[in-house]
Amino acid sequence: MSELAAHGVSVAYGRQRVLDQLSLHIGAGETVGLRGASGGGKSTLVRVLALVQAADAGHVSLDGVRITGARHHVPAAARTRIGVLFQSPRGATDPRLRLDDIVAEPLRATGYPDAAVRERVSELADLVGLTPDLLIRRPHAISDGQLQRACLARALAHRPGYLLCDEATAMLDASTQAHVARVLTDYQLESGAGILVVSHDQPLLTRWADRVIDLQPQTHEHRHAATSV
Ligand SMILES: Nc1ncnc2c1ncn2[C@@H]1O[C@H](COP(=O)(O)OP(=O)(O)OP(=O)(O)O)[C@@H](O)[C@H]1O
Repeated sequence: MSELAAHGVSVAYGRQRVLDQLSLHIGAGETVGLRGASGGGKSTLVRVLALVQAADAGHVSLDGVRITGARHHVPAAARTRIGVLFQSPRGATDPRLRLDDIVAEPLRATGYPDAAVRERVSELADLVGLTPDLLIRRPHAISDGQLQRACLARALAHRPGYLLCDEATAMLDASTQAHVARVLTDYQLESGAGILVVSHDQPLLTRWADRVIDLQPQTHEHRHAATSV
């Protein structure tokens, strides 16, 4: 079974229940849209699926294998199978690093030798349209769109099977937005990756997603409602 899935995931911040027994899956090759009111827990769900935040209950599975939850240690290989792209590239990058080092981070973290890192960073830079003169700059010396391209390159570094895009194009100008979307769809066609697209932009979801899940804000009276529309 090729899918990234959340099973009965619940998350609360103090007394605020944000996700309550939420389940969803992203199949290989599929594009799933996720929308919902502000504060409904979309980013929380992305962080749980990206294995950067633990759920209070429920678990995440990858290709049919449970990888989080009580007594489960997330396998390092699972992290390289999931790429994530956040809305704000400035919040997701270290301002002290050059762009080439930002793109190289996941490769170095898994022990790639220096020569292989250089080769892969150069391939990725070509893919996302970053020129060598941009690669040696630090985040303060480039635009948000250029920095988001670097984040996209970093997300693709390990050729992930699943990509989670949390409002990833919302802050970008139309041409960078179109370019990022094209790189993602080309990558999906070539690799068969599954993609989760979190967005408030209904036309974008209509264009891009195979199906859309509506995440309703949590209230104390209602169990989480996630409806496919
Ligand atoms: N680390 C945290 N600590 C405390 N509260 C948090 C934390 N992260 C999120 N929240 C709260 O949880 C709720 C859901 O936040 P989340 O960012 O997951 O929703 P969202 O649907 O992505 O919202 P938006 O569409 O505005 O980005 C919000 O009320 C937010 O303030």
